Parts: sequence; C-alpha cells; structure tokens
Amino acid sequence: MNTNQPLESLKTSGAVFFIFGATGDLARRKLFPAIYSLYREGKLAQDFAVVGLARRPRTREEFRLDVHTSIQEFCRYSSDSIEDEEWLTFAEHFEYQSLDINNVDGFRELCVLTEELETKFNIPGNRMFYLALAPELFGSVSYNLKEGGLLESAGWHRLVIEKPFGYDLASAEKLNEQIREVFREEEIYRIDHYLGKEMVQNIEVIRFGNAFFEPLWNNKHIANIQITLGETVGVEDRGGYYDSAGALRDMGQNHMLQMLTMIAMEPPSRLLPEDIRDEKVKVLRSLRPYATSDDVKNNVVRGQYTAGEVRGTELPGYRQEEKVDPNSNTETYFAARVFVDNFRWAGVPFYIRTGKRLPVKTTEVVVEFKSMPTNVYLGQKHKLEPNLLVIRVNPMEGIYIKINAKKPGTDSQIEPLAMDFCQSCMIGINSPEAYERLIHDATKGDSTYFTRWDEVATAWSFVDRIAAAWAENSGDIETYPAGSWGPKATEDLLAKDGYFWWPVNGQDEDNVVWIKNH
Ligand SMILES: NC(=O)C1=CN([C@@H]2O[C@H](COP(=O)(O)OP(=O)(O)OC[C@H]3O[C@@H](n4cnc5c(N)ncnc54)[C@H](OP(=O)(O)O)[C@@H]3O)[C@@H](O)[C@H]2O)C=CC1
Ligand SMILES: O=C1O[C@H](COP(=O)(O)O)[C@@H](O)[C@H](O)[C@H]1O
Repeated sequence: MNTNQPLESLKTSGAVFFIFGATGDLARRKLFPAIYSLYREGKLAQDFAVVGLARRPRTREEFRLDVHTSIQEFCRYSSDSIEDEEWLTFAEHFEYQSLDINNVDGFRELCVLTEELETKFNIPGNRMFYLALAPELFGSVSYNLKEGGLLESAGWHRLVIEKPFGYDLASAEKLNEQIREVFREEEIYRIDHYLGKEMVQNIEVIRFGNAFFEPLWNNKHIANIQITLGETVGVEDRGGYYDSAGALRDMGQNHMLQMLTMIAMEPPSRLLPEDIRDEKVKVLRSLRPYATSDDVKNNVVRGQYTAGEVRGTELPGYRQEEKVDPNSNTETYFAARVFVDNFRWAGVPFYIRTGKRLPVKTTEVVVEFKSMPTNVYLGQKHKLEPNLLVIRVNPMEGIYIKINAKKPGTDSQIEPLAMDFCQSCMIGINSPEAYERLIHDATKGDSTYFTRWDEVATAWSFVDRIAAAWAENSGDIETYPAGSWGPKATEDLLAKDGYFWWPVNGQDEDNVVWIKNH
C-alpha cells in the first residue's frame, strides 16, 4: 500500500480484527469500547469480524459477555441489554480462541477460523492484527502469523502495536528487526494514543490555519513553551511494568516528545502521512542531546512520590504500591529543559513535565510570547504580562488566549484578559476517543498519526542519554508528596531562565478577566 495516497481516497474496508491480549486491561478499557463506538457511528464496514485471542479459556458466549461488560463500563455509548436484537447483531461478529503466542499450532487453527469468518461475513481477506500484549511477545506473534499462514490472504495485512516500543534504542532495534522480518514498514502502525487525541491533532490546524499564529511561531516572538502531562493516578495495578519503565520511558519517550514535535515541526508541503512524519522526525533530530551527566543534572529533574493526602484521601507512597520494589529508584515524575536546535527555535527553551499523583489530571501546552519591549502606559519598571496561547488537550479540550486590555472605565489601567474557548464544553463526552480515531485510521490505511520507525529510534537516542546519566547516579532521585506539583528543583529549571510554570487550567489566575464560551 502506498502511504502517500491522498487521504480522502482512503476508505474503511471490511476486515477481520485480531485482538491479541483480549483478556487484558487495554482491550477491556479501550479497544472493545472503541470498536463499539465506531460500529454505532457507522464507521466500520458491515463486513467485519473480531477475534479475541489470549491463553485463558473462554467460550464464545463468555467472551461476548466480557465485551458487553467492558462497553457498559467504559464506552461513551452504552450498549443495549444482551438480549436486545441490536446488541446480538453486533455480538455476532465476535469470536474467541484460546491461543498461546508461542505455539504455532494455535495460529494454524486460527487460520481455519479466519477463513470461515471471511466466508460468513463476506470479508475480502483484509486482516488487522492488534497486539495488546507485552512487547516481548511482538516478535513471536509476527513470526507465527507468517508460519501459521495468516498472511496469505488476498487483502491487506496490518500490524498495530502498542507502546512501549522497546526499553531503549538497542532493544527497540531488535524488536523492530523481528517485526520487519515479516511486515513491511508501511504495514506497521505503532500506536501513540496521544496522537489520536482531538486537541493534539488540532495543534496542526491552530498553527497552520491561522494567520495570526504562524508568523509569530518562532524564536523572534516566543519566549518559551511549557508542556505538562499531569496525572492524579498512581501506578494502579501496573506496578510490575511501571517499576521497570518509569515516567521517562512510559510518557517521555513517546507522548511528550510526540507533542513537542507537533508544536515545533515545520509546515509540511502536503498533508500526506509521510510528509507530516518527515517533518516530525526532523524536530526529533534537532533536539540538543545532553552531552554529559552534568548536562542532564542541570536540565532534567526526576522525582518519586511519597505518601500524601489528596482531597482528604490518604495515599501511599510509590514504594508502598503493589508490585513495586520497596527500595525502588524509579522516577514517577520528570521535567526537562529541552532545546530544538534549528533555525526556527534556536534559543527557545521547551519545558516539559509529567508525573503521577499530581494535584490535577491535565495535559496542556502553554506558549509564552516575548514581553513587549516597554510599557508605554506605566513605564519601564512595570512589566506587562506576556501574552499566552494555552492549548488544553485533556481532559478539558480547548484553547485560551491571554492578552492585555484596558480596564473599562479607567484612564489607562491595564488588566489581563483571557478568551477561553472550551471545545469539550460544547462537544461534551461525544468527542471521539483517541483509540477510536486511531483504529479507524488504521482500517483506512492512514498512518499519519502513528509513529514511524525513525521517529521511535530518534526519540530513544535522546532519552537514552538521560537514562544513562541517571543510572550512573541512581541515588539522586528527589521525592515529592502525593498531591503536590513535584520536586522543588522543577521550579528552578525555569527560574534560572527568569520564567515560572504557568498555573494549569488557568487555576489561581484570579487577576485575569475570563471571557468564556461556556
Ligand atoms: N493498559 C493500558 O492502559 C495501556 C497498555 N499499554 C500497552 O498495551 C499492552 C497490553 O497492556 P495491558 O492490557 O495493560 O496488559 P495485561 O497484562 O492486562 O494484558 C496482557 C494480555 O496478554 C495476554 N497474554 C500474555 N501472555 C500471553 C501469551 N503467551 N499468549 C497469549 N496471550 C498472552 C494476556 O492474556 P492471558 O493471560 O489470558 O494469556 C492478556 O490478555 C502492553 O504493551 C502495555 O504496555 C499501552 C498504553 C496503555
Ligand atoms: O500511555 C500511557 O498513558 C496513560 C495516560 O493517558 P491519558 O490518555 O489518560 O492521559 C498513563 O496513565 C500510562 O501510565 C501510560 O502508559
């Protein structure tokens, strides 16, 4: 398939969806609800089937009940009762097969089942393999799909894989080699679900669709950019995975750097998947690498949460969490001062931070513009507030712009004004979830919002230097109480440049006059 086909020519076609890891958390919380929403919205072709695969035994009826329960709990559309005709019509498309990834015989049986389903639902041999599995299993699945004959049908074959893609560059390369022995790059869809978020995709339109942003989008006018991905949750039941990953690998290598690329990339010459991905990888290649451990120390902060209280609830520290090493030095928070060394961004610091057990669940980008050279109203000593463009990604979706204006009724008193457009207030819960959009894109063959191998590899080489410096000084991790905004050193990262973190969601901005669409 040519991934540079015009996007409007890409259409959803009937396919069999194979969900490897169908008894797991991701399938339950995200994948089944996403498939159901797509079905409800008429975005799936009529001729489709879903095969759930995992080791645990399940009858077809038990599996369909699992799918129903997951939809009731997590989908933005609730499903009908399991006896209703509409649900039965949908559920009819779901099958389950118990299968061990490491046993090729199971794949041969799967091949027979698949051909039966393709005949039953008139599916033209298109097959999408979604790996909701630990990455160690990706190589075996690919190999056994081929050995088991599943790649011999007439239609297209696509492999959708979850993050994390490896643990570092070396392991990612190995993983990639294993997969590439079977699938071509254009058949591989590496999910980074942040790229499926409405407002992350909207960054492109805000930038390239507005005459008053793009001309200012450079180091002449922008002072700094702040990207925050705050979470209130701890590690929940994923302690085993998280303790070997940490915030840098879990969020930094992927979601944070991908968001940074969307903010910093050059306008693509055409809006085709490869053109956009080419521009994103150029940003990753322009990231200034931290040359020494001292560089890392001066520009990156890591922290781990200790016990704390959030809205009256006592919460344990990270080391007390289930499946976490009680002496763990894994970071649950990190912040970094990053530079994109290219013509557009030279000298502009990008401050990025993410953490678990922070006070607010929020993903937000703040673009701080350079201050006016002087305050013509009150003189040099009185600095005017800088203009801000704030892109709210999650859970609130929208943008606000902070400007200075004359306070009505005064001679020349100036007050900051925020024009707040809340998209989620208008669209509400019907805003499509990231997984829906990405699964839909994969069925159409649109790889724009999936990460290409060179993006993954370049991001790892940037992150590996931080991880290596931390490994040398494993004891210097700072702590922060659950419910706080992370270690104190995070403030210093910005303070040394004369900046501070802007309050997220406009909180504490009491001196600002808000003009809202809601
Ligand atoms: N959960 C989440 O929110 C997110 C998850 N991810 C990624 O998605 C992937 C899956 O995560 P998650 O669902 O949480 O993991 P879980 O541990 O909940 O599920 C793993 C699944 O793999 C199956 N499995 C394990 N070993 C085998 C095997 N040998 N043969 C066949 N099936 C096997 C398990 O089923 P059984 O035991 O029955 O065989 C289970 O269905 C991971 O890579 C994770 O990092 C990424 C982003 C978010
Ligand atoms: O990929 C991951 O993302 C989630 C956060 O996603 P969000 O869409 O809820 O913001 C994070 O909790 C998890 O640790 C990480 O693996």
